[in-house]
Amino acid sequence: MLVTGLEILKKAREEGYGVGAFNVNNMEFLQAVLEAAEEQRSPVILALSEGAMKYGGRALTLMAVELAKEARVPVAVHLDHGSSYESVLRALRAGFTSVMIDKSHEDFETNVRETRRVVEAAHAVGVTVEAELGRLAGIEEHVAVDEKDALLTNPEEARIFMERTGADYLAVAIGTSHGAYKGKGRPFIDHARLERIARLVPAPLVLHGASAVPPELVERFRASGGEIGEAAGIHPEDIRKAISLGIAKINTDTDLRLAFTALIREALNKNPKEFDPRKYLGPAREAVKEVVKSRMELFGSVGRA
Ligand SMILES: O=C(COP(=O)(O)O)NO
Ligand SMILES: [Ca+2]
Ligand code: NA
Ligand SMILES: [Zn+2]
Repeated sequence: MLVTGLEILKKAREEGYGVGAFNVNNMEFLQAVLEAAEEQRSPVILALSEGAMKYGGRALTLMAVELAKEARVPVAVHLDHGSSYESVLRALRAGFTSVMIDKSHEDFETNVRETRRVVEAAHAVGVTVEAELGRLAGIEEHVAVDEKDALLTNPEEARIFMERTGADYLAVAIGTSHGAYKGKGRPFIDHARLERIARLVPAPLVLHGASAVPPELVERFRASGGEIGEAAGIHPEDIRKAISLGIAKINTDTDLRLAFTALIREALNKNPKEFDPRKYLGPAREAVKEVVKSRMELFGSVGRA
């Protein structure tokens, strides 16, 4: 069933598990994520970025909202990294039940003002809001505290930010970053900082840049002919610990992309004569579904629907 993001995330934070927000750009990703959620009896968040909405248009947004309504588990349809008030309005008009306004690159007062404006519009139509404070950046552990404070989320600021904006959940910067190159080896995650934020912010917390970029998947991508450098993702233990400290929404995009692309390359390499898209998009869809199912096991959302 189609529900708001807060409905899913409030329960997750209270009961100490995480829910995946999986970025989808096409039919196969949508089907993979929803089938995984139903098989795992897990709530799930379908995340569409502005780029996804541009790429997929009404075909994608209609599919996402209608399939969410028909799903046998709770599903929220979420605008990922909304960059403007107008973009949020387009998502609201498309029937989304969760929207992110990402003004974390602006100064504090601008972020508060713009987020507040989106909260008013979204709440007026029963949709819940994700905001962001802090700059996603891989941070070496030994980086000076004031430099970390300039980039990562400041706990006291977070409390004031949530009180002044009325946002429903908060994306925090604690050392993760988007994409396949999150740091050298095991990225440093500032759990102490997360603990302080969680004590001051009772709302569900969101972790961006949370893909694992697992070595076996990177290897498979390379072996199929893909080119990728020194890739590194977030260690499963750091995900589990972050969830135990208050992270309720975990954004995963890169892992799905790597799996989908590796399987397509493999299928095309294996049978150069093949030109039926279903023969290479189908196995790729299955691979994405398996990644999503294993992420749900790591997050603890299996059986929570
Ligand atoms: O934060 C993400 C995805 O992060 P990854 O690149 O780690 O999958 N989407 O908003
Ligand atoms: Ca941001
Ligand atoms: Na988001
Ligand atoms: Zn993100």
